[in-house]
Amino acid sequence: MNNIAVLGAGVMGHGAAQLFAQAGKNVCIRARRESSLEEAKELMNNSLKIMVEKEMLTENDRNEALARVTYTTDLHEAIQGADFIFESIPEILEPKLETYEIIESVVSENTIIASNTSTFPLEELTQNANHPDRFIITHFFNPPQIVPTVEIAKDENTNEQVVETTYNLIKEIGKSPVVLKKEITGFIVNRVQVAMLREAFNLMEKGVATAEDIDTAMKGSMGFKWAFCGPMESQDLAGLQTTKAMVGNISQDLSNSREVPSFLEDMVESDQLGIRTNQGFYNYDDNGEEAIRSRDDQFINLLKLLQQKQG
Ligand SMILES: NC(=O)C1=CN([C@@H]2O[C@H](COP(=O)(O)OP(=O)(O)OC[C@H]3O[C@@H](n4cnc5c(N)ncnc54)[C@H](O)[C@@H]3O)[C@@H](O)[C@H]2O)C=CC1
Ligand SMILES: O=C(O)[C@@H](O)C(=O)[C@H](O)[C@@H](O)CO
Repeated sequence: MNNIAVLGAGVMGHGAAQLFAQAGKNVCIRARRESSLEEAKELMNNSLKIMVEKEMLTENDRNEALARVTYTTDLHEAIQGADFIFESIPEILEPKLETYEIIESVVSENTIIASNTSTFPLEELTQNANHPDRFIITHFFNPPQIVPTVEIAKDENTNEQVVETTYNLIKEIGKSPVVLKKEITGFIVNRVQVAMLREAFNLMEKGVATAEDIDTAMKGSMGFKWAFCGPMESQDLAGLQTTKAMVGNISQDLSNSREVPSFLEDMVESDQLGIRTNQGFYNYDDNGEEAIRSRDDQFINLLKLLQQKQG
């Protein structure tokens, strides 16, 4: 697994390309537009600079990682000779299926095709596949070059050798893989995240708290705790009799909405997309460049602490 193709150079694709390159892999990243590739190159360079500043990497590591990445707008060129194809294009099913169809017409049946999808189960992703057994889900978290967890989802068609090879590759690049026992839409983390977001959006709609209030409350509590003590371990430390009372006393009052809240629909419709458009739950004036720098600076400090704990 030395030759990695990364399809999509956006929020996740550029970070994944950087991560694989840092781990010594040859990476070819593809986007449809040169401008996307240029932006990805700058984002990778900025991220690697912070890692050098934080003494996670040497200047030589940074230069060698950048030298391992090639850029193309040609899909065939990107996947030619790839051992492992990491698909990270937008979370829309049709373009993913169209991309897989092209890939399968070019590569050998042994080439692993991994999707970074946030939600789609393999059953949907492989519905037109010639060789569904070589597809797998490797769900990284933003930013992938820093956040440790990678969820690996398979289904009954997935070749066990593909699972083992993928698991070993994810470990080799320094991540913490979690293989789901059963496949389910949204896997583990995004199901828990969406359940949390549903309630957070409910609190905003009820006027109980603003987005900033919620961020402050969560960062200083569960965000603080869960980096070192997960939600289940936290219950053991709290006392499960209290957990039982909390769940029993609150559950019936939680939102049971099955819809995207209208305010979120309106924000997306009016191009309030977050850092990409300088407006989301917060306002920006630099397309989030400072927010990303601050995030990476703090996340790398946390990563160092976690790595010290792991020894
Ligand atoms: N943004 C996030 O925080 C996370 C996203 N993901 C998943 O990763 C995947 C990519 O998400 P992002 O990086 O956020 O998307 P993005 O929109 O930032 O980047 C998508 C990239 O794909 C390219 N692209 C768009 N349409 C294409 C097509 N039809 N064919 C080929 N390339 C195309 C774009 O030019 C861009 O380079 C999605 O499946 C998403 O659910 C997973 C974890 C976190
Ligand atoms: O935070 C993340 O990286 C993950 O929860 C995701 O997969 C989501 O796409 C997220 O980025 C959007 O909430």
